[in-house]
Amino acid sequence: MNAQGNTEGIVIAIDGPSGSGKSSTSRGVAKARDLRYLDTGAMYRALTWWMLDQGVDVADAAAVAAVVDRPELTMGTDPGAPSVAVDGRDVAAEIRGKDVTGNVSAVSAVPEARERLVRTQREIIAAARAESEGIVVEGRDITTVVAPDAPVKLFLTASAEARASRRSKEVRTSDVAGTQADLARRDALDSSRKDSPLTQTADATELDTTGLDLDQVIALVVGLADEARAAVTAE
Ligand SMILES: Nc1ncnc2c1ncn2[C@@H]1O[C@H](COP(=O)(O)OP(=O)(O)O)[C@@H](O)[C@H]1O
Ligand SMILES: Nc1ccn([C@H]2C[C@H](O)[C@@H](COP(=O)(O)OP(=O)(O)O)O2)c(=O)n1
Repeated sequence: MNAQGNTEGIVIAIDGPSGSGKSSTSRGVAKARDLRYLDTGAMYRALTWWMLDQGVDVADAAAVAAVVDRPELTMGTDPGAPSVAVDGRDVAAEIRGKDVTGNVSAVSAVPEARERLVRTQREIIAAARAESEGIVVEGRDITTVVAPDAPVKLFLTASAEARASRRSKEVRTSDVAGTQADLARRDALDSSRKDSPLTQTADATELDTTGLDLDQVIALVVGLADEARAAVTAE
């Protein structure tokens, strides 16, 4: 039982394309409501980092599938200081590098890689629900595969221009057109893979963040979370 006396914490599931604001919104909501936070993209990135570090040919799906269970991933779910470690090594910086970003879509298209990570994600969610007020989970298949029964399901969007401009500021490049092309390439791969592609379903609330600043988006999602929690408590 958690501190509010609820037997299980809430799950807030957030999907959307690159740069739509999933990570920053999720962290802001989790901080505002004392929830845990899970960045599933960081898990696909960490697995990709390990494959590259081991010299696995990530273009060879069978080679990736054969070793998916080997690395141990440890995800820290504090929204103020999320962490990611592979076999005990902190890889938070390495997983944001160009090599990982360029290869993560290939690894995340391998069904065995997804099975392994979805299993780990569900374990983290179950532990968070048992021990805390709940968890905000973000990625590409959270509303559809990982936590389809979550009481709050959101699909974040923003125009391609807004997403490229935000990401360019984040990585401090003036090449907005190049960044937009990179995002478009990854979105196309993530949306077209056979297994669990990024999909917007009718039961997820779409939130277009193009004209909204981060605080406005966080406030909207906190409102939805509060409504859902009130409904759960009233049951
Ligand atoms: N509503 C918003 N308005 C302006 N900038 C935003 C907004 N949401 C996110 N950002 C910024 O855009 C960048 C990408 O956001 P991020 O949360 O990493 O997106 P995602 O996790 O979907 O890839 C970050 O620098 C973040 O601060
Ligand atoms: N649940 C998820 C989360 C991420 N992925 C894949 C698809 C993405 O291109 C990569 C990296 O995800 P991440 O959320 O870090 O991507 P961003 O660059 O922040 O948009 O992982 C996935 O297939 N399923």
